[in-house]
Amino acid sequence: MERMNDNVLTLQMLCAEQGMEIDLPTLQQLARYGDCLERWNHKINLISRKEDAPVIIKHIFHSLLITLYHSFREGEDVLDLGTGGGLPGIPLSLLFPRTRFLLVDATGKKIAACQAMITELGINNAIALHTRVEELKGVVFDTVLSRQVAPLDKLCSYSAPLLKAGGTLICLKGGNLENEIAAAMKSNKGQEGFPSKVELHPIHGISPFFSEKQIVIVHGKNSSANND
Ligand SMILES: C[S@@+](CC[C@H](N)C(=O)[O-])C[C@H]1O[C@@H](n2cnc3c(N)ncnc32)[C@H](O)[C@@H]1O
Repeated sequence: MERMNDNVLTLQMLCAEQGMEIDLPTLQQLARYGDCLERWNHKINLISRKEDAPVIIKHIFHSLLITLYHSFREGEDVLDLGTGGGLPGIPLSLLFPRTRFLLVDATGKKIAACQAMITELGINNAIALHTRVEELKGVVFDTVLSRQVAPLDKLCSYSAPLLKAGGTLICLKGGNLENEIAAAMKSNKGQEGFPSKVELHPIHGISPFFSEKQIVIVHGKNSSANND
């Protein structure tokens, strides 16, 4: 219980520093998710087992940073591609209960754990589905999210047919992305102009645990971002 309260306070402080005001029940739910994730991680490999940083910061606060660059609307359809144990989809679904989240992963046991956590936390705006993203058909999304899944050119080719006109792909990535961005721009030229613009937002100044981490926002040719 004490650790849970510490996690709530840590998250509240870090979020407030970024101008993110989150109410207490939501902070408590986010901390509960952190507990679930650690519990499941003893059974199956969902997140790194290196104890180099608290889960509440390294995984949950990290996921929430997407909200600095994208506000999730009521009724928006969001795909979390390669969600693993629910990152970034579960933290964001807790913050935006009126946005719909589909969380997919190719690994059956991970997605089973993810759905078990969604059920345990009583989340009713997120569903976990066992599938490879390439096999998703007949659905489109306003936004595709991805954290630590694949090189950018792959993520762009997976997302292009799944995004509505004007939709965006938002990735949490690490390392030097120059070559990945060049490859994505080159290899996806034929795919109806996706990507046509890539924005990079470094987040290393926010926490020492995020060195080399960036938020990458990929727009297609119909995006309003192209009018800047
Ligand atoms: C390194 S894990 C990251 C999981 C999670 N996003 C996170 O941040 O903890 C990458 C995940 O992507 C999934 N994945 C990779 N390629 C995929 C694909 N084509 N379709 C669905 N899931 C995929 C893998 O099964 C794996 O669970």
